Amino acid sequence: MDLFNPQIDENTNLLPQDGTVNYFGKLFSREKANFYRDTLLNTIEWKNDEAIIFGKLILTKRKVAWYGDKEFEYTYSNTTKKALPWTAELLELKKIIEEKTGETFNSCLLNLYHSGEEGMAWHSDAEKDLKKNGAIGSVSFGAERKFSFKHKQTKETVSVILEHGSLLVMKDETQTHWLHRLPPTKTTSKPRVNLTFRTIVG
Ligand SMILES: O=C(O)CCC(=O)C(=O)O
Ligand SMILES: [Fe+2]
Repeated sequence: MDLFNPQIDENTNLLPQDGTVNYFGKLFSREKANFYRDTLLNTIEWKNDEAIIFGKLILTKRKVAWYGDKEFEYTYSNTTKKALPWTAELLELKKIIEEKTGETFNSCLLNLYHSGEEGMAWHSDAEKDLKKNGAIGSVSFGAERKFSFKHKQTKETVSVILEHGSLLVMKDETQTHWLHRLPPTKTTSKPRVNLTFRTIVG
């Protein structure tokens, strides 16, 4: 497995083929990143995520929230969610990420992992509500965690450490050819907040 070298260059594609992933590193000072982490922890309407698996309603330990330009409906894991209107900090972050990436976004899915015990299993973000091959801007605050990609055919893996206040962008054919996950870890008991800015169509 390749663990991405921390010589950060936002123009380097972390994937060897079939998609583009750029790691921009930390966008914010420690103080500013702490401010966003604490404000998001306190002001976002966090709820345990619902999934229907083999016909059974499951509540995840991880919490989620969904915000957007309008009351988009978004379906994944067999459940439909409705977007809430942007908070001041989310709009501020959206603008910063749009300027940094040259992309535009109309919604954001937020995840709160209370400790290293919580993670997210292998998946790709290619639901029908999402713009095909649209960019996804992933901003992280709080505990540093490893994030991994696995090619659907070759099974090749690539990993990167997502730092406090950092930005990662996934685009082009990444969701078609690669899975990604946030592995659980025993190395931290601190919370992490992740924001994925996306484009919903329809
Ligand atoms: O927490 C992360 O870094 C990734 C979250 C993710 O993959 C998702 O929300 O689809
Ligand atoms: Fe994802």
